[in-house]
Amino acid sequence: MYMPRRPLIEVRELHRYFGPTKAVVDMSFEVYAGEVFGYIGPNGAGKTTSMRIISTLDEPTYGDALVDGFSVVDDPDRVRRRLGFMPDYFGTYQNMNVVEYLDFFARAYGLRSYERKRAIEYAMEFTLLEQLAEKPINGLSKGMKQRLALGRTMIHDPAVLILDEPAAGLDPRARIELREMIGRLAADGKSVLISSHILTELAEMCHRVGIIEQGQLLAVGTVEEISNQTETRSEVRLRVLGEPDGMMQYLRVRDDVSDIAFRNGQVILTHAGGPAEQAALLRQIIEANFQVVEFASKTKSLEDVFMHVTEGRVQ
Ligand SMILES: Nc1ncnc2c1ncn2[C@@H]1O[C@H](COP(=O)(O)OP(=O)(O)OP(=O)(O)O)[C@@H](O)[C@H]1O
Repeated sequence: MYMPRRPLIEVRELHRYFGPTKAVVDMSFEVYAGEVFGYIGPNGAGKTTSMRIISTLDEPTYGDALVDGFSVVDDPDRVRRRLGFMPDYFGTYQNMNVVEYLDFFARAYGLRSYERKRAIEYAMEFTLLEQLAEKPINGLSKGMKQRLALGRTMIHDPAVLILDEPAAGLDPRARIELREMIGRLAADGKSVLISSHILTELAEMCHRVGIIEQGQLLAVGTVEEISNQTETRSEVRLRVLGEPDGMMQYLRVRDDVSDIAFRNGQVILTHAGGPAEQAALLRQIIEANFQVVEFASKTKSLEDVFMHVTEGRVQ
C-alpha cells in the first residue's frame, strides 16, 4: 500500500532580514517523518537564523514554517510542544547534576510525577548517561555535555528535533555515538534537522541535505542527487588486458575525456558526465574491442559537491 510521506517540517518562502543583511532569502523545503535532514553551509550562511525561526525563537520577515502542521508565526505554543531545539552552546549551570538538569527541563515542559520520572529515565538511558546521574554538570566532558543537551532536547518527546552543530568539537567516538542516537530518533518516526560545516559528518548521518549559502538554499536532495544535478567531473580508473597505448589513443580523441594518465597498471582519466554517460563510455570502450577488466569511478564526496555548488559564492 502506498503511504504518503508526512512532512513534519515545512519551510515556506522563509525570509529574515536584519537591516541590510539578508540572513535568509526565500527558503523552502520539507523534512519528513523518519528523516534526518542536514544543513551544510559556511559561517554566516543563515543556518542558525532559520533554525531559530523554525524553533519559534525568532520571527520571519516574510514567509512561514510549519511544524507538524502548525505555523511558527500563528501557533508558536503548539509548535514548542512538538519541537526540541538544541543550540550550538551549552550555557553554564552551577551546582546542578545530570538528573537535576533533566528534571528542571522536564518541569519546564509541564511533565508531572510519574510521567516526568519516566521521561528522565528514558532520556538518560537513550543518551547513555545512566551512570552519570549524580555527576555535577561542570565536571562533564564535551561529549557528555552534548549527550545531556540531546537528552534535554528530547525530554518532552517532540516529533521534531532541531540540532545546531551538535557534533562540533566531539571526538570520533562521541561522534559515532551521536550519529547512532540521531539514527534511532529518525527510526522512531521523528524529523531531525541538523546543521554542520563539517561535510563528511553530515553525509554519514543524513538522508538528504540542503546546501545553504548567503541565506539561500542552493541545492536540496540526497548527496547523489545533488552530484547528478551538478555538472562536475569524476575520476575514472580503467584496467585493460595487454598494452594500454591503443586504449589511451582511443580516449584522447574523445571530447568527454581529459587528463589521461597511466599509473600502477591503470589508465586514469577525468570524465565529464554523470552516471549514464559513464555507462555509455564503458559500453563504447568494450564495443571498440578493448578487453576491460576493471572500470571504477570515484563517487564525489559531499565536500566536492559542496565546493562545486557554492563555487564563487563564498563571501
Ligand atoms: N541578531 C542579528 N542581528 C544582525 N545580524 C544577524 C543577527 N543574527 C544573524 N545575523 C546575520 O545573519 C547572517 C546569518 O547568520 P547565521 O548565524 O544564521 O549563520 P550560520 O549559517 O548559522 O553561521 P555559523 O555557522 O557561523 O553559525 C550573518 O550575516 C549574521 O551576521
